[in-house]
Amino acid sequence: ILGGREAEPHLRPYMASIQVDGRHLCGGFLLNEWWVMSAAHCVEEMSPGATVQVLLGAHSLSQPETSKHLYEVRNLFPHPDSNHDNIHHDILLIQLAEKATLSSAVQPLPYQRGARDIAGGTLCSVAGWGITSHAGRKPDRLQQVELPIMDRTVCNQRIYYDNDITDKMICAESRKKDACRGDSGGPLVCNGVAEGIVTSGSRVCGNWKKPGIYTKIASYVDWIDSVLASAS
Ligand SMILES: CC(C)CC(=O)Nc1cccc(-c2cccc(CN)c2)c1
Repeated sequence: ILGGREAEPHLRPYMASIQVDGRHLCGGFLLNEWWVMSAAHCVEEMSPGATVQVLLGAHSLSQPETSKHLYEVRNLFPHPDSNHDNIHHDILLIQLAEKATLSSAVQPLPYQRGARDIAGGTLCSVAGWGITSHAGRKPDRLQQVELPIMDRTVCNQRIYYDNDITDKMICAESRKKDACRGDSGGPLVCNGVAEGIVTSGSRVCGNWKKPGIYTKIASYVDWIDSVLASAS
């Protein structure tokens, strides 16, 4: 997170750290006791033998906290149309190997099911353990930042993304305040509801000419319901 600040500990009890071989790689968020949502790109680049785990209830990645619990993963469901070469359908469902124990520090976050676009200018927030400087400084404790939504028509202008933003994506302003490497997969939260998922998009951070791109969760409700219903 660039331009943000340390979050209030455990005030975002839905936040997950997606870890590969014991190292934070991406953000994510708890949907219910069995499922976590993140971005497909986060697990694409994984070597086959790598171990994916999900850390819940954390504020600090390194310090012991009674609320922290590292969960094994039963299965990964990247969207079937997601791929390494573009940011379309950048959504991932993670099935935990055991039921998450809920607490004041571990709680699910509702996600938007209605298709209507969120209004430009709406102030939303993003949190994560992604880098906090262009030098690549990695925070130990959860960071957060507030970002205004950018209307898709504006975001598709030539000076920004020149019609690359589909109706399955949401844009948010990125002037100084932005998500960055390691924040992918975290939720864009507006009025207490997850509207989007952080994608790496242009892989640029904090540049106003490259607004943040977020997967529009409401566009994938049917797929989400089918995966959650199908899996054991
Ligand atoms: C998908 C991961 C395994 C690799 C990765 O995340 N790379 C990477 C590199 C530079 C910027 C970003 C990035 C993330 C989130 C938002 C944005 C855009 N503000 C950029 C992301």
